[in-house]
Amino acid sequence: MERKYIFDFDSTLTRVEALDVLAEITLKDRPDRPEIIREIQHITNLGIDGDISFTESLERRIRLLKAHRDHLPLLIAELRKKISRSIADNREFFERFAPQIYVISAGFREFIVPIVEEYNVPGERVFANTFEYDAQGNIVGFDRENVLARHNGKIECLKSLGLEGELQVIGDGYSDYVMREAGIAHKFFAYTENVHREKAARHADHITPNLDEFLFVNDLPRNLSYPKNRIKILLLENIHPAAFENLSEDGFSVELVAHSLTEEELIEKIRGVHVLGIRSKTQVTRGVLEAANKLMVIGAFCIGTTQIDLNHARKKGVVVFNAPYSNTRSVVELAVGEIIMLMRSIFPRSTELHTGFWNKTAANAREIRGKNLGIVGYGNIGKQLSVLSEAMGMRVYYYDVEDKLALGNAVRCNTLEDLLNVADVVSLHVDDNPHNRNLIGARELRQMRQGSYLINLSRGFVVDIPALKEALETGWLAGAAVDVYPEEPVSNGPFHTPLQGLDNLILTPHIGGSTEEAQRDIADFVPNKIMEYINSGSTVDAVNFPNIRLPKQQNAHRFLHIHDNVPGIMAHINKILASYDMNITGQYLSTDNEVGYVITDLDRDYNKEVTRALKDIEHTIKFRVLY
Ligand SMILES: NC(=O)C1=CN([C@@H]2O[C@H](COP(=O)(O)OP(=O)(O)OC[C@H]3O[C@@H](n4cnc5c(N)ncnc54)[C@H](O)[C@@H]3O)[C@@H](O)[C@H]2O)C=CC1
Ligand SMILES: O=C(O)CCC(=O)C(=O)O
Repeated sequence: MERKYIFDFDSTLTRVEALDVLAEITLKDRPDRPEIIREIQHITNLGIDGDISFTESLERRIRLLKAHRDHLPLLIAELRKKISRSIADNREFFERFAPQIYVISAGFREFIVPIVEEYNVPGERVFANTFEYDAQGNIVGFDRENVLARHNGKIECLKSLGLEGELQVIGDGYSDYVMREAGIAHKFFAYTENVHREKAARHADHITPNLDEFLFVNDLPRNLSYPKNRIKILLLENIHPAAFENLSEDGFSVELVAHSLTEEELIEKIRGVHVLGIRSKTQVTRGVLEAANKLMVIGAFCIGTTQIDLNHARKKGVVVFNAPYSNTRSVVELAVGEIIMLMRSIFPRSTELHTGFWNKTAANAREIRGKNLGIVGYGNIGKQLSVLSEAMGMRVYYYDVEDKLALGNAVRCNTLEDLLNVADVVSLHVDDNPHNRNLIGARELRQMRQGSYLINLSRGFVVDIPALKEALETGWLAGAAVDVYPEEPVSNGPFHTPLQGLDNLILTPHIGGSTEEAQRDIADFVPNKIMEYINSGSTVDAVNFPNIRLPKQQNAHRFLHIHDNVPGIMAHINKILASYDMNITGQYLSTDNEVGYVITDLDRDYNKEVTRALKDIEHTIKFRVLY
């Protein structure tokens, strides 16, 4: 016996309650509109949760609505724009299963039928109320004979249909659940994509955050092979809440942790996690990656990525993205501020005044104009700093291991020593490559001018801390600013560095990139990369993976295959696809020395065995059916 699917309309097929939208339209010019809409929503909820009789809820709302027949086309146009996202994405299900789909709603046929007909559900399988009008076309009531205008009317309605087979009800409210409770329907799926109603969820056989989940549990054809709500995302280190919003809005299950985790804690926590988001502190070691049985992607919500074992991640088929530009400007502005603060000895003056000592003096206070700034590492940050400091009158020198174009009047130095010899202020902006450990040690500090300043906003290990301490204590350096440390704590709290207490030394807790603007931008940038990878397979800008960008396909299936880059794999993949008679509509391959990544688009339904055969190919690292 065929299964039947009984859908609710408001807040299930659509993201909204239609009468609330009608109220927005009819009350457009009323000054008391917000209060009336609030009142209507309140009455709607009382009815949905079963706290007042449904008839009463309808009567009270229609009285407040003051709607006219002419408002209905406007309402239908609005509702068309407000179809639930996963419903719209799974149009194919409605097209193919139309004869088994019914809509039973306490809403009104006048607006439900035009909407669901577009999804192949004909008017005769829509059961809902109808409006009553006066001679001028004003909506003044509803057909009271209709069972759906009554409390628990859906039970009566479904009973009267005498449907055979397993009856599954999909809805967001109490009135949907009672069909199951009354024994008329076999299963109730609480649909929470638009609204999570406690009462409905409590009584559900299954809570379904979207239609993908419903189709997945019933093994029905669907837009996504694996529902997004089943994809677990773990965001550590106080990542901006907008990242949580972006990812949850796209349907993922996201957990936020305010601090970093130690390796042991992360090994414990990473099982079952599909996406990990970190900043600079969390070490994603080989051990963590080995424990990560589901991990597909890591988002570094920062620039640096050496905290991640990138190579091992690649070998495990785990794609890593970062945010290469989002906090660049923030670091540069802090560097500019620190150059000025150091050269004017502002921190010592401020500390003295805090302790009650007035010391108005020009000693050790200089303008930055005309002074030499030496930038080590002329990358994104180094170049921005070059432009801004030159605009403030500094003479810029830079040194980079790569051949970099000089911006403005900046002068390239051939060696680090040349730069250290000439600069009044040295600012470090090298990348987090481990080869940069102790790039600035005792010898390099000696190569700096006596009375010059050092700024380190790159990585803690780049500077030899005992050597820096000595250079400051002996007065060889006139001051320094340090934002990063060889060892940083996993969360806010006590911290010790040998540098504490030194004069004209600005210490900051790795906040170079910690501005509202930077964190907000990162919270958009990295989730977008993560979503593009999960939703379409795109690896553009991945830091450890062959890059492929390709558009999402309609009416196609997409297989992602990650494998060791050894000869013969592509031939093997295509032989298997041919043996299952599958038609390839597009295929995209990108490789590096070790890993190959191929995306294959196919234009027809596939035998599930093909996926097993592809997974079983020797040297397969990961295989995923996207849709
Ligand atoms: N304090 C903070 O909150 C932040 C710190 N950072 C740090 O700043 C670093 C730089 O960031 P970007 O400019 O975006 O990186 P980038 O990769 O654009 O530039 C780094 C430059 O350093 C050069 N370089 C590497 N080693 C060198 C060496 N030994 N000598 C001379 N040049 C060398 C590279 O060739 C490259 O041009 C990041 O890697 C990160 O470690 C970044 C953002 C925030
Ligand atoms: O703000 C952070 O968490 C890290 C900033 C940083 O060092 C980076 O972006 O590389």
